[in-house]
Amino acid sequence: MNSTTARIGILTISDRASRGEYKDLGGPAIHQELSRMLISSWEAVERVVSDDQPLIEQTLKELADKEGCCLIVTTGGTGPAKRDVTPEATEAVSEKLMPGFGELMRQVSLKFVPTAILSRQTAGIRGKCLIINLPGKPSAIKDCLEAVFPAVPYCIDLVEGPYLETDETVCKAFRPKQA
Ligand SMILES: Nc1ncnc2c1ncn2[C@@H]1O[C@H](COP(=O)(O)OP(=O)(O)OP(=O)(O)O)[C@@H](O)[C@H]1O
Ligand SMILES: Nc1nc2c(c(=O)[nH]1)N[C@H]1C(S)=C(S)[C@@H](COP(=O)(O)O)O[C@H]1N2
Repeated sequence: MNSTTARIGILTISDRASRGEYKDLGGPAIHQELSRMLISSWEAVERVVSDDQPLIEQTLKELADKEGCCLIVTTGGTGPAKRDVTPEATEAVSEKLMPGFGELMRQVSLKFVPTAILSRQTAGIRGKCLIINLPGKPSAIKDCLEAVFPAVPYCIDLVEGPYLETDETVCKAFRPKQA
């Protein structure tokens, strides 16, 4: 265990939010969920960008490599529309893909909306950073993060990131006994 303050990237990917046509509700919703779940020290590194693949890739690299984020949570751009390219950008910058995250989030989201299958959300590892995609609907953020977060601290341990601790009454992180 170490006492480093974990840096967590919160990346909103939305043409309209990035142009100021509507207020970004996704980034603040992710911030709120992480604040509810995490009790160890962390700070947010927040960005809002348009649905532009080179820009998304550049921002993911900057958050992981320069800002030293151990986790990046994105919202938006996971659907089938022409400009939805967040999964492609995530895959392009990741050294390993973590398809279980998307599978679980879609399964859980199906309890709320039949269109959950339209999200191609995925996850991947870049260096010591886990990248997780969430859909753009701000209401999807709690549903999806709550579902996968029990596995996030151990995943970050395995890639040699900081030791994240959760409030067990909100989210019980699972670490195998020998870990
Ligand atoms: N960051 C956000 N803040 C507030 N509402 C959002 C945000 N992102 C998406 N939404 C809402 O969820 C809906 C579906 O999100 P989606 O990512 O498909 O948007 P979109 O149609 O691709 O447009 P845009 O990229 O301009 O947000 C949007 O139409 C909007 O109402
Ligand atoms: N939990 C949850 N998942 C969801 C949704 C939602 O409202 N709640 N919306 C779906 C819809 S309508 C779409 S088109 C896809 C992709 O959304 P995105 O392009 O905004 O990422 O996410 C799906 N997953």
